[in-house]
Amino acid sequence: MQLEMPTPELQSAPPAEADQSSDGQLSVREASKFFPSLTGDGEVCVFRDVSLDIANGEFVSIIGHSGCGKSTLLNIIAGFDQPTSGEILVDGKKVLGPGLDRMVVFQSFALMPWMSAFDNVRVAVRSAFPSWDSKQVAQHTTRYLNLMGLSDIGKKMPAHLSGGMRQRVGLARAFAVQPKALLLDEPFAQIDALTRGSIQDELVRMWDVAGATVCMVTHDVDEAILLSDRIALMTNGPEARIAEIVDINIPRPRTREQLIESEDYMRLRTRILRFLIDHNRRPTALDDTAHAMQAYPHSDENQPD
Ligand SMILES: Nc1ncnc2c1ncn2[C@@H]1O[C@H](COP(=O)(O)OP(=O)(O)OP(=O)(O)O)[C@@H](O)[C@H]1O
Repeated sequence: MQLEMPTPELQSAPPAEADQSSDGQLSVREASKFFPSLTGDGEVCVFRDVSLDIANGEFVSIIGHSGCGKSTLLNIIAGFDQPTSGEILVDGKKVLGPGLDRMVVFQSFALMPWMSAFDNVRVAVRSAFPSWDSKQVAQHTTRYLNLMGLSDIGKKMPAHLSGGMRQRVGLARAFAVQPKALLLDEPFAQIDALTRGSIQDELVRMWDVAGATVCMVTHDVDEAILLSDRIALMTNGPEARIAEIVDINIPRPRTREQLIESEDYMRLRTRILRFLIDHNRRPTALDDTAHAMQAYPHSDENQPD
């Protein structure tokens, strides 16, 4: 979904080419992940032979039931963890660890609480562009805070910001580094529904300017359809896999108002919800128990003993 009109901040922004990421082809090649089993005997395969290619500038979401390994996969793409087998490539180069070419935005915001909003972004910009002087760093930081509608709150500490504002700072920080790939782990899960809509709009506007490849994990089917070019559907773990990749061929810019009138939207929504219902099941020893019971409150009704 995109805004029909550019904001004043965008109109006064420097030329877009200054912001374009050079490349950003992301490839997950036959990745499998095993963890030690909770019972201590052997290992459990969370997902097996997952392959996913995301083109430069593409927005791909991953949807699947709780515990299928979405965050684990995102962490592996980020380089925080390693696959047990298989590999991750960015522009054909194997990922060996975290890097500023892949910025992660977490649902828990992950801001440094002792720094102002401005400094949270500035520190990241300074790391990404070490040859810039402090004036350039400050200008770039201000520009990205403005793009997220944060021109007035730079001096505030994270504790004094709402969840929505904190996540705006998180997104400004991630985009300001101009990563090749932006990895979003349920970025709107802790934000109320009304605020979520406006931050999604800002995310799309920023994505238009920055041109980064995006991989987002979400549980929200509507959000995924609104934002994505394609949606990867994961089966349940253990041994989860990507069962289908759904093309979202709804023209951009998209608005929520248009989507709810669109037959394509209803068809895609039904298809994805049908997949999730068909793959619902009772929690297994793989799941974090409390989280799983929340996600599958009626699992006894859905599965035979
Ligand atoms: N470091 C770890 N050691 C052992 N098991 C782990 C570890 N990290 C994750 N797991 C397990 O791997 C499985 C997948 O977890 P993951 O968080 O990736 O799932 P998810 O699909 O993102 O779930 P959710 O949607 O609830 O966030 C879970 O059963 C989890 O308990």
